[in-house]
Amino acid sequence: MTETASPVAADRLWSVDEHLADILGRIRPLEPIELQLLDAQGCVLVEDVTVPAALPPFDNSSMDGYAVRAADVEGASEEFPVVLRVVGDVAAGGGEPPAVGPGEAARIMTGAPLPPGAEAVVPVEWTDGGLGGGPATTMSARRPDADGGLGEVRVLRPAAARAHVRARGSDVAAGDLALAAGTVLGPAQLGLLAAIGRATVTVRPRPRVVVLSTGSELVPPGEPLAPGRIHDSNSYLLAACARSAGALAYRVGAVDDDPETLRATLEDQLVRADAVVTSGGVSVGAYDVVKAALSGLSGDEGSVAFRRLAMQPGKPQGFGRLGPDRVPLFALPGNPVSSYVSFELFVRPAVRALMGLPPQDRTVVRATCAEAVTASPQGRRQYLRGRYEDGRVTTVGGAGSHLVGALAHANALIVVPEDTTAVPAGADVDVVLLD
Ligand SMILES: Nc1nc2c(c(=O)[nH]1)N[C@H]1C(S)=C(S)[C@@H](COP(=O)(O)OP(=O)(O)OC[C@H]3O[C@@H](n4cnc5c(N)ncnc54)[C@H](O)[C@@H]3O)O[C@H]1N2
Ligand code: MOO
Repeated sequence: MTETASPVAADRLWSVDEHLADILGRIRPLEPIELQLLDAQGCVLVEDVTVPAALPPFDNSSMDGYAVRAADVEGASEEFPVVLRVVGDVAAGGGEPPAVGPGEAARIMTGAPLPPGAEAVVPVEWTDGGLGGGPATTMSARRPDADGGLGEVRVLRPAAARAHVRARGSDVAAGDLALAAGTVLGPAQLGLLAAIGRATVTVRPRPRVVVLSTGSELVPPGEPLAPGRIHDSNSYLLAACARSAGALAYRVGAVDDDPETLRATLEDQLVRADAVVTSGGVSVGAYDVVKAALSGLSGDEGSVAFRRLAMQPGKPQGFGRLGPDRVPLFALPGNPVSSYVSFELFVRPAVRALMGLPPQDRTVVRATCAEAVTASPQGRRQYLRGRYEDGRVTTVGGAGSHLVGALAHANALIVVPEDTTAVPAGADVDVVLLD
């Protein structure tokens, strides 16, 4: 399918769903790469990972206490404690553990291997801790007596064989499927990979998204405004959107309304981009720089289609692919709310598709609209900013696509369908829940 539509087709209104389908139809998931574990957080695993060796790798204690023979402590009670000779310490990660013979015990710490001869662990609280008094609360530091012995311990309760022992392989066994290809790697999955000894994994990476705003009126935040100038908010807004969608965002400062400068900037940026997002310059003004720079590309330059969508805000949009590698480019409208809503509807799903994730992740709920919505444009799907709580939604600010103040207080988008021009107070509406 060519992206250069016929004059008649180019002029028609595209529905939101058609535009999204066109985008997703041209997005291919990124090639998998091998990443260090923490760099793979949030990414989709592309390999089945099997367990190389059992976890735990050896029988070990689940308590700080004494490793004993079960028969020795069978009749132990506070009234009639069993006295055992302490033969040594077994610490997690320690060296050769002492063997435990009849009438003997070894002090053992949580996670330490069960020493030869021992069958169970008596928690320190079930003993006198070697101090000769009542039940101990902690393991005391090791104190050899005058002739170098480690003294005795009084056991106050019995422990059956295997009590407080975590068996080798009781977590995962060698050859088990640890994680299947397609798993999204969250903290618990990364923890498991580390536990089985994996330092790297093969995943689809986070896309690198270059965000670039256009407009000669734009001044970076932190700098004073001359007459007619405004601060560049979109590059921050969209870079933050890109991150929240899962991408690595590279924010490029605002580019002037000069097509040559924009083309040169894009060419420079393409080497580090898996996708490009621009804001502004896509409507019908005399200085609509993105349209001017990217309409009529050919061959290796790629191609970008500019179209009008049946939505509000976000009517003018461009989408295409740039350069020989066909890097997806989203040319979003410059009005801040328009660029935000456009990202949410079109770029967020595309970022997820690049990562190999299901494109849609937002929850859509039915909610009671607390007040009437009037004058929604006929034939255009309207996305009003709203505040959602407990099944009710109220509008925040009006429909104007310059209202960044209201946007910052919204947590939802209220969807007014194409054929609906008014919603009475108390009616149910679809609501897209945002971050
Ligand atoms: N005659 C017509 N005029 C307009 C139409 C139309 O159909 N016919 N469509 C309107 C709609 S809808 C939109 S949306 C905007 C889109 O315009 P552009 O994408 O060309 O955006 P700009 O003109 O560059 O800017 C629009 C507005 O947003 C401000 N802006 C732009 N970039 C930033 C930024 N990085 N940070 C903050 N604010 C930004 C800019 O100053 C303008 O106020 O066109 C309508 N016009
Ligand atoms: O469609 Mo524009 O994006 O309404 O302001």
